[in-house]
Amino acid sequence: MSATPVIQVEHLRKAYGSKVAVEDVSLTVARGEIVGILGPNGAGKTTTVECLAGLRVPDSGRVRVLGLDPQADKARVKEVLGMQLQESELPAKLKVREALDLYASFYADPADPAALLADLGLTERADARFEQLSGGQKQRLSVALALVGNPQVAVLDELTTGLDPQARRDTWGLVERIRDRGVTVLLVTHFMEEAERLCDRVVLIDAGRVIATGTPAEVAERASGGQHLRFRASAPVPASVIEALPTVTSAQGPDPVGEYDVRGTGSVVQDVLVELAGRGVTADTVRVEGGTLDDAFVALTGRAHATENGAAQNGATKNATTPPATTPSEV
Ligand SMILES: Nc1ncnc2c1ncn2[C@@H]1O[C@H](COP(=O)(O)OP(=O)(O)OP(=O)(O)O)[C@@H](O)[C@H]1O
Repeated sequence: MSATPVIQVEHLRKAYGSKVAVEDVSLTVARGEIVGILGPNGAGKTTTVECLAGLRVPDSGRVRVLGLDPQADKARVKEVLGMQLQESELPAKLKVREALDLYASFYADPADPAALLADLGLTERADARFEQLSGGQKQRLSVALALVGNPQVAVLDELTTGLDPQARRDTWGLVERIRDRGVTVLLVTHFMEEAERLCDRVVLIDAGRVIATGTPAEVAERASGGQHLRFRASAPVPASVIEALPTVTSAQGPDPVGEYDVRGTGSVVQDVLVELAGRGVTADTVRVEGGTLDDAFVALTGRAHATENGAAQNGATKNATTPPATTPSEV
């Protein structure tokens, strides 16, 4: 990871009249990362990224993009930061190729529009007018326009809102390809699944404040109080032995069918299995459940979240836990 963050936000505050949109937001994004800003409607996500792009003037706090102040260095920030805005609309009759050529003309060293069209699967639609594009094609065009200046950092705001599940998955592949091109990505999203799938780290914002940061797995684990392990032991082991392990928070068992129920954090699964193995005991039918980012969102914000279909949902299904993340850097 590079020493100087690509994006730095320190104690950002921004109000619209008496409405405080961002109370106190701090975050960093390192080169090559995909970082997700998550939060309920009105949390202050868009305002935060608009301050980064120089579209809004912060009331207080410090915002830097590659060390540049978006207000003092507007032109240079425009060269290094590509912003895909929520619901970007273009003139209905403008053709895809014309839009890209127009945007390319704004930059000193633009990307090759034809290559970008090919990269985004839009070559066949190059002569289509904006009004003729599907929702997914419009989104891809908006991403192409954000990338045409060859930015070092791309800010993608609700990239997949309104897309059907297949188009959403296609778009995820696209975000990964953007990162593979060496572009650092800041992604604003409502979708937990999207963040879990794409983001190296997430920043959960609620009511203008950061309420949790970390890898998706870390945030999920912290909010849900850790992991839940169930197994049958090949021979009885006192629950107190398991409970004595530092990563175990509670252990119960064996029940009448020989099953144990253990809760813990971090490497709890491995620790329990190693302890059993050291006693010559095998754990059978091991099941591990971990909190998901969905759970974290509801637990931390007390609010429903958006599902893949765009509908609000209150409950949260426990899924099999993802492997521990390897980049536990904090913002
Ligand atoms: N131009 C504006 N004038 C007044 N209030 C605004 C303006 N823009 C945003 N707000 C308010 O500021 C708060 C934060 O808005 P913002 O768009 O930053 O949130 P968000 O997290 O991006 O929300 P969403 O997920 O709905 O896009 C909201 O209460 C919103 O109504």
